Amino acid sequence: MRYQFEFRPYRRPFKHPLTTPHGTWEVREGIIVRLTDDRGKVGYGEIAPVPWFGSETLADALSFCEQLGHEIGPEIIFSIPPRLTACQFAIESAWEIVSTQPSAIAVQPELGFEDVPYHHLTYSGLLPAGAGAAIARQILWKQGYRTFKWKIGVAPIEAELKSFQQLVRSLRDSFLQETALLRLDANGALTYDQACRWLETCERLGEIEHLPLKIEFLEQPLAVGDLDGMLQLADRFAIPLALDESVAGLSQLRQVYREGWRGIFVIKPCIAGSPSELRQFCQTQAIDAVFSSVFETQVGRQAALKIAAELQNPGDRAVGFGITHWFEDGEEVSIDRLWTDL
Ligand SMILES: O=C(O)CCC(=O)C1=CC=C[C@@H](O)[C@@H]1C(=O)O
Ligand SMILES: [Mg+2]
Repeated sequence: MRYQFEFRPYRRPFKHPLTTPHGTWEVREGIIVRLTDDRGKVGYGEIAPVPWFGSETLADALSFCEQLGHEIGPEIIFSIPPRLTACQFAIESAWEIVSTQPSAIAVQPELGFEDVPYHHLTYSGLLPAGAGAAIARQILWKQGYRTFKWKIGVAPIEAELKSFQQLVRSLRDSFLQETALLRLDANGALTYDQACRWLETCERLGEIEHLPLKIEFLEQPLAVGDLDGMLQLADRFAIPLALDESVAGLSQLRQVYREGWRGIFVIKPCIAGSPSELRQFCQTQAIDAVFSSVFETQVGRQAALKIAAELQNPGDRAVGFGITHWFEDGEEVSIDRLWTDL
């Protein structure tokens, strides 16, 4: 079977720039790809690189798309170089749609963010780094979020621990009837001692009466190269740890699993690589996985949530796809409209 291959780059500013230890991320750039078969059936995919997580760059992806030409077949789709993880995910996802779409001329279902057919998933909302977290948590709580992610390792630790105390006080004084789950994400920016300081602080929360807060996990406390340090932290503290940057691509995921990591794995499907290989790994190894966005558009989001819904582990952890940092132009358009507007 041969497919017409088309691709269109996009760039969309975030509503709220994302402050991380990697820097401030203001614009999401990516590529929407489209496969069309000889009966006119269509499948879209999204290349959403995050180079500082180890994926290819946008320029790499564009060069790859340009050299593919106007027609490709499965022999190309299933032999995309493993270093091009965002391209692998996007083009194979598009193939999954176009090759399995039931009707003759079918486009992807027009789904908005809230009505993706994976309503059983719960979502995590991203809090702004720093002191704004306590207020933002109240706003997101009203929107229905009960799981929150807060980036740390961005400001000096004393300032962040102070903001953390404000967040804890705000939760304590709210007399909430439900418990908030909080994920701390350091993006690898802490030293071993700073990670111990954060974990000791989190473990002391249990001593506060009636506190409706549970630290779900500390994400990527140390740099990617320090797996031994994170294995030591996992042995030493009860607060669960999650790896993100360390397991961003499928090859890293397999390697870190082989090296003994049995904590939480944050999986960003859009930059993990081949969706079929990702499914195969998660279904054979039964890992504790949290699925996470790379702030893609609804094209990549739908493909990623499809996998999250299939693989969501019994822990039913919220997926990191809260639409808190979405794009400037607010309302999402249909996928077909997104394509024609590019
Ligand atoms: O996982 C989530 O809750 C949202 C996505 C998210 O936090 C991230 C997406 C992409 C890059 C990073 O800045 C960040 C992360 O580190 O997980
Ligand atoms: Mg992370």
